[in-house]
Amino acid sequence: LPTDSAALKNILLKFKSSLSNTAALSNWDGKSPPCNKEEDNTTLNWKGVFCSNGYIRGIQLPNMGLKGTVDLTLLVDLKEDLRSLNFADNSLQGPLPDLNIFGALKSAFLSNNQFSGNIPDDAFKGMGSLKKLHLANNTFTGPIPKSLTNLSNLIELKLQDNKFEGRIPDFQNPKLQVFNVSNNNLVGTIPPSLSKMDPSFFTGNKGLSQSSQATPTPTPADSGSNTKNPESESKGTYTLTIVLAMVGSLLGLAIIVAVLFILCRKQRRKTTLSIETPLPSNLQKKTGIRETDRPSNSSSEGSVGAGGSTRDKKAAESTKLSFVRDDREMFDLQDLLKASAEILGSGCFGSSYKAALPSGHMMVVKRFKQMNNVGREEFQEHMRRIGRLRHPNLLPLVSYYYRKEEKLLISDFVDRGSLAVHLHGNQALGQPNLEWATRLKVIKGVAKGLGYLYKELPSLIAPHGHLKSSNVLLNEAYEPFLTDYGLTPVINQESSQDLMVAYKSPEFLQQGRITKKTDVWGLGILILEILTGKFPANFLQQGKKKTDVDLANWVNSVVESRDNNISDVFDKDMGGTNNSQGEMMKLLNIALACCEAEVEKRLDIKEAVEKIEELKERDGEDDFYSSCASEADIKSSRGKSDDFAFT
Ligand SMILES: Nc1ncnc2c1ncn2[C@@H]1O[C@H](COP(=O)(O)OP(=O)(O)OP(=O)(O)O)[C@@H](O)[C@H]1O
Repeated sequence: LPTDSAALKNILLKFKSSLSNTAALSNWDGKSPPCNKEEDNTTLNWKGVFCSNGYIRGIQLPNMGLKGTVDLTLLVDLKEDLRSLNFADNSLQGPLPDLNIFGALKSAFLSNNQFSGNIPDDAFKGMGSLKKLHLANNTFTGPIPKSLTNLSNLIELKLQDNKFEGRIPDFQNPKLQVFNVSNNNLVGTIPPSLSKMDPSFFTGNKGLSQSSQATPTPTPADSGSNTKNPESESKGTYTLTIVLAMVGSLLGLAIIVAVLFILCRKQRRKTTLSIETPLPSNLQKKTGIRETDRPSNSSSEGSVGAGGSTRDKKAAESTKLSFVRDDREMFDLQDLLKASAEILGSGCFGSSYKAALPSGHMMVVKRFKQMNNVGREEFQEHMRRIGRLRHPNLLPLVSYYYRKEEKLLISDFVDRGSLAVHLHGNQALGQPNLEWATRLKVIKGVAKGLGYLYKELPSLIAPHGHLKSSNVLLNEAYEPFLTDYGLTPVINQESSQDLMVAYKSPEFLQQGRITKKTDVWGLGILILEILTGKFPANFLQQGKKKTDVDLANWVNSVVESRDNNISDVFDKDMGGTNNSQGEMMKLLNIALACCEAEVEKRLDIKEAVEKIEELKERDGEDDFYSSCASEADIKSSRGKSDDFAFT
């Protein structure tokens, strides 16, 4: 039980060196102690290492690009201390690490990696404290280990998107609420003990069928018909008396239960009404979204494994939200529909609503109208892919709702709303304008988020596809979050060409092409919008109409004209000192290089991001005219993406 910081350091450094691609753990360098000794509060000296009172309680390394195998035996000395392990969203390989070394572990998150192989039946033996186990989206094979079935504290078990085979063992865990084994190779029937689980937890297992009903309790009528054997007949009168007595008691009990049930429902309706009355505008009323199709409507889709008639099952499934993240508060569609809601705005694809969950957390529900480009399976797969993305400048997708005729994407509400409102609406509202430093911070965040999308979604030609100022949201600290990204594969083709920003790029308008540099063009336009404070008018136009009043054209015309002063293009409201004007000019130059109409001459994403990252956030000592280019420089450098006047 090492509270000695030298020992802790050694343990962690050994563990780090057993992994590969550990750039994210650069502050695990042994310079500072991993835990502050005898500190009351949780400390986080080393990235992802959570300490309490000098003991390591959690190692949480999600989405850190880690590779290699995980040798938990190197952490054996922490076996009594560790309460949580999180290695989710990395590229870790090999068999399931030896989790059962840590008897006091409460949560283990290993989803979204490349762990593989069979898991021994006793892999979770002795882990009575375990509450949450997430192994989703790996390539585990073989049977579901039996040692999971008697973990009395287990609440969440996520094994979906693996290759588990065989039958589902009988889970008797009293606290189990989430048991997701969808998309595996399981066979047989769903054990009765799990038949109350959300049916979507079992989908995608070809050989799995609905729960075999528990052996039905014999009814009095059954008992009567069974009394045909001679032995029973001899006891006939006695049995009949007992049966009648039982029927009597059961009837009595049933009447009491029915009365209680009716009373309870009345009470609940009263409470619900009294809560809802002051909030007449709930999401359902605002949108008319229905929880499910009525049985007469046969258009709900999909099949599920458990309980009830096929129609019931389909209806049940169509009321479910699908969560793409493990780390979020779960809620139902019903919670959202009942929530008081306000419309945030309507865009090309539908409207967005802000809705308050019962917990008070604000969510945004975006209702998409043109999202039928792919079928259910492909849609779900794509949403899962988007759900795996993790970046400080991406607004995470939390969950989605899929029905053939209704698609909702649900994410967090971001406090300060969209960049578009701050650039174009604040003046009208009498609010202060965004100053230069904030604008630069926003651009840097957007560029980083976009760079990440290119890395993580290489199969998409336009990984964002809809980059514009209303799809950049700002939090309290004006940190930007990209939203509506990665949707090109699921948006109907005709609509995307009409409505999405990517399809308004010069290469699409002129040659009907989308290229890997299309999002770069979107970034360039966004930067010009931020620098000039002018709205790019062509986004509003539908279809392939070519417009000359394009923002890039206007900036170009100012830059190229001898009669104009370049500084006229900048939004006067963003302020900034002479020193910052140097960075503004550099940024203008970068934006114009991103807006090259000729794709070949345009910057690629890597170059664009690198150049943006080099910009100085604080005013340096540089003087605008001494260290930065003159207007003549910027004019002469136009069109040469690799020739930067200021870099
Ligand atoms: N999560 C969110 N938090 C805060 N505001 C949001 C959120 N999502 C969207 N908004 C804002 O709600 C408004 C409507 O957004 P919506 O996405 O429906 O349309 P849009 O972005 O204007 O157009 P499009 O449909 O083409 O994306 C916009 O001002 C948008 O910035």
